[in-house]
Amino acid sequence: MSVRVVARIRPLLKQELDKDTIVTADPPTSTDPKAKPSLIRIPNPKKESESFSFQFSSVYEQNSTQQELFDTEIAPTVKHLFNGFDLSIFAHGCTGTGKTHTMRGGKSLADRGVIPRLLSAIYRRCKKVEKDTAGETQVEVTLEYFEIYCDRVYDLFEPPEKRTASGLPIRDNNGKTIVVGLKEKPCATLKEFEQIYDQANVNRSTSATKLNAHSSRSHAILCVKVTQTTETTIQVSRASCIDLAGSEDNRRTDNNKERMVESNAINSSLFALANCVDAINSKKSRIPYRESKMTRILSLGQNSGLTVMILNLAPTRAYHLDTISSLNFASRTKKIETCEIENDPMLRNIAKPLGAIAGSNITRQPLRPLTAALNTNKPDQAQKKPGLKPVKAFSVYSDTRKPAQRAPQPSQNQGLRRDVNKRPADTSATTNRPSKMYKSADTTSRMRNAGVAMTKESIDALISQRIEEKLAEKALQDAGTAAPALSAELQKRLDDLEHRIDAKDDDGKGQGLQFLLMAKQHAMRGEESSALRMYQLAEPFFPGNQKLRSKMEALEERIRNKKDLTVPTAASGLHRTTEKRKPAAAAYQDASEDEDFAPVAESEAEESYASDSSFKYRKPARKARGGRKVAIFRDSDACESKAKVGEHTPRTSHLLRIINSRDISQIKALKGVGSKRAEGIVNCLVEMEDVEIDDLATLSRVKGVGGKSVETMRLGLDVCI
Ligand SMILES: Nc1ncnc2c1ncn2[C@@H]1O[C@H](COP(=O)(O)OP(=O)(O)OP(=O)(O)O)[C@@H](O)[C@H]1O
Repeated sequence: MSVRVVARIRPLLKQELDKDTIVTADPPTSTDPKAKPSLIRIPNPKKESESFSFQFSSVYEQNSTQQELFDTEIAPTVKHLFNGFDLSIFAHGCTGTGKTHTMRGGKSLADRGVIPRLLSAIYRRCKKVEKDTAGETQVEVTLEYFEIYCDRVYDLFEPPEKRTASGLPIRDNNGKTIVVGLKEKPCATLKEFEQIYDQANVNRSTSATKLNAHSSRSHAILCVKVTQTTETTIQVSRASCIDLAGSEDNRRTDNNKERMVESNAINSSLFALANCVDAINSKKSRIPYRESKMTRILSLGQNSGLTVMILNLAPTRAYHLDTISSLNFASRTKKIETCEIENDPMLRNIAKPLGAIAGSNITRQPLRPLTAALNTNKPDQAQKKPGLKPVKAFSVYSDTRKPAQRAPQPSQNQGLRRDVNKRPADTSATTNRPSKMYKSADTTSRMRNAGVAMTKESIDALISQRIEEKLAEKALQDAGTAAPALSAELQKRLDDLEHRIDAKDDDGKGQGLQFLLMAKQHAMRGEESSALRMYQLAEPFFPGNQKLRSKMEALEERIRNKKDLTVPTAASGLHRTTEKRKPAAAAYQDASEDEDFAPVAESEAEESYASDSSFKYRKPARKARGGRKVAIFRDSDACESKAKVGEHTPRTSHLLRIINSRDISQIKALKGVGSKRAEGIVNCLVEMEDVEIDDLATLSRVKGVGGKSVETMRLGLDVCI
């Protein structure tokens, strides 16, 4: 089975005319009075006498009520949420079609949308669970609410004044995307929810457009975390409610410049979403969800649980082409297959007999059958063969608390949520895995991965690493609450480093840089102890890095000095090494780096914030292929002596200049280099970061380039250059 897609046609608005209605639902074929239509018809815009039809799980017509939609589509999922399954509910459609009305709704009881009704159902069920278990199971509900506006993530629980220009960072954590720094609000009653939710919605970006007086300019994502705690277990599941911004045909909107910028961001993120859906449907190995923050956060291709998409449609001709495009998108989405995995309960006792986990008494948990069957599907067996990824759908991940990398999850469990551990309920794998007797959320997943081979030491190491990560995270969060504004220059540098981290996340090497980023953020806020802690966490990633060491020493000394209260804050000599090498940077290093947020001159940029780029990962040096000699080059002698670009022949210099430009269009124009190869070369150069290719020998060792091709490239260049 696939994602459940239902369509909802909104009623005509005051200014719309009856005769303009072109979207209709065919009556249901079943004689059951409760049966819903499932076929939508819309005329072919090119030939009115023809019509297109689109089949969905259900179609809600103009007169359908909020209650009807909720009772039929969402209410049945609530029990699955309490059984440990995650739930994602999307509203999709072009602007002004009723997404916000469907998700949020109006103030009156009858008008309440999916979200307040869902929360109401959740609280009712909480009471029932607590009553049925005679208080043995306690249920806690917490909320996270954020928006993605112009490709930036903002916490809706924070007032707009507290936003930073670049928004909250997002991180890839072992294949899933998390938002760092989100507030998680406990919310015990429906009344409390209404207050919090209404307040947060004031913070959402909305504006009047020609097509909608209250148009949402952002994608809003509400995550409801339900935690059920018994004396021995904790089970966490999440409901994610997503009110996407609507696509806009800017020929009709008359948007001003500001609205156009928003509109472009909305349209391009929705385009990215459509591309992801296409890629999933055509079973491509690469799903382009990195094309926008929205698709990254929705983590296409990583879902497990139940997914319901509500396609909102306007009935009138004014939306004709937009409606057809929405219908096409929804039809493709409904083909996405999801696998249904419930979140395992976690057992509460964690610390005691760790040895038992690693010991010989590890037993496999009995497999439990899948229970929910509303709209999800297990991938077929072929998809579980090694090398073939299961087809997956949507999910939302947002987490303030677990940015750290985890060991990879096996097979289906890849990309599972951060705070719960899921297991492939129907897997037939026979490997032992630790009993769930003693575990916490993360340590357990690592232990599982390590299987029986883990020793007590390695488990202890994992736990202490996890504690450190937690401390790091906590420190980051604490810092975030009282963060003073950063200068644009510094913010830009932070962003740059974030991008570098993102780029490195893919190969799992971004963690060290993440710690450096956090350290810098702390340092810039004057939180020296936290900064030091972050540097200490970063240190193992940059073994023997002198610069890092001296930064840490300087910080240690500052902290000591502050404690002693004997030495003035701008203690001289803290950065003696730096002073010697780069006197211009000294003032910033000493007095400003951690205390002030003054912009730093261009020449100093490297030394201050961006100086972290000097910390290079120790990659194994690329080996020359088979010790190949480069005698083939005319200026090989110069190569051997590492001559700089300017010291080569003009032809060689020109070639090296082109290569070092990292410009694909220039590189692919070289003789013997096609687009693919050029891309490969540039990728390799990007991996090498700032390293310049300054001789032909080095160039010949670049991936995808050999001695012969270097010569071909070189000779292919115009000699009169
Ligand atoms: N089912 C419905 N019943 C009554 N009114 C509706 C319904 N659906 C939408 N509307 C009305 O249509 C208008 C547009 O709806 P809404 O703001 O929810 O659209 P939207 O899809 O969220 O738009 P955008 O993407 O621009 O935010 C609102 O005035 C809303 O009250």
